[in-house]
Amino acid sequence: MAIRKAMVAGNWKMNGSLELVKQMSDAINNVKSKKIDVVLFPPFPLVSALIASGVSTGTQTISEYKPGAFTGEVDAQLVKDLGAEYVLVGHSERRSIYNESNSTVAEKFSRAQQVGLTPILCVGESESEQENGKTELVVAAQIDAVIEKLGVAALKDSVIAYEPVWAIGTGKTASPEQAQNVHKFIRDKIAALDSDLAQGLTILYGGSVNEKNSELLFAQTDIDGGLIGGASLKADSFSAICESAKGTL
Ligand SMILES: O=C[C@H](O)COP(=O)(O)O
Repeated sequence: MAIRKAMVAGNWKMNGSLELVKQMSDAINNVKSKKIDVVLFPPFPLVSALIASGVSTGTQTISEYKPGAFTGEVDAQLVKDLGAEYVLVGHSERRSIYNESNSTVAEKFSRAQQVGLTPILCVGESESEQENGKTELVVAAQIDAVIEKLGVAALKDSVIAYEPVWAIGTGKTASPEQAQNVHKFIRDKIAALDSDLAQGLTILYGGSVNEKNSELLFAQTDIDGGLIGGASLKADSFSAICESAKGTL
């Protein structure tokens, strides 16, 4: 029997519209099943509309701070009060474009849990780090920043998303074996500290997932679903990816 439920998450990044909320909520309400959790991460202004349409929703980031004079930032408690359930922390675009360090990401992870949001901790290596054999080193440091701040138990109410930066938006998906190896590394690393927690931890793969490659990726032992970018903007593709997750866990 499966010990982890599959999850398919769609990150719209800085895309989307009220029309897309309508299309995607219709599509998701059709594929909904007890076998998978389907969650969308729209831009902030679309969060309420998506929640009202019955779709499980998260935000793409939150502030690490409590409410105050932080122009342009969004408080986690407000996100929670609106009815969102999840938040992405440490997406590679936040790390590279907005200079979010491992320690800032750990602060955001902590703030999310303080208000009852489930953080999805995004980790992954760049192309040059991968070429230089540093994948495990980089991913371990990204996870350790959270463990050092909050203890391993904090990972219990979270999800990890492994997204090799070289595979994001490039069409260059990691092979199922490549992705499985890193997912296994992550699970084994956490299992060394808490075996039960590691076995129950949902670990998603992200990076050019589409309806053609999702089934093989999701069939890997330690891949529990996907964090989908581009293909989460197309109702047909995203529905097909959700369907492919149903049979794999
Ligand atoms: O958050 C999603 C990832 O960045 C993957 O994006 P992608 O599916 O467009 O490669």
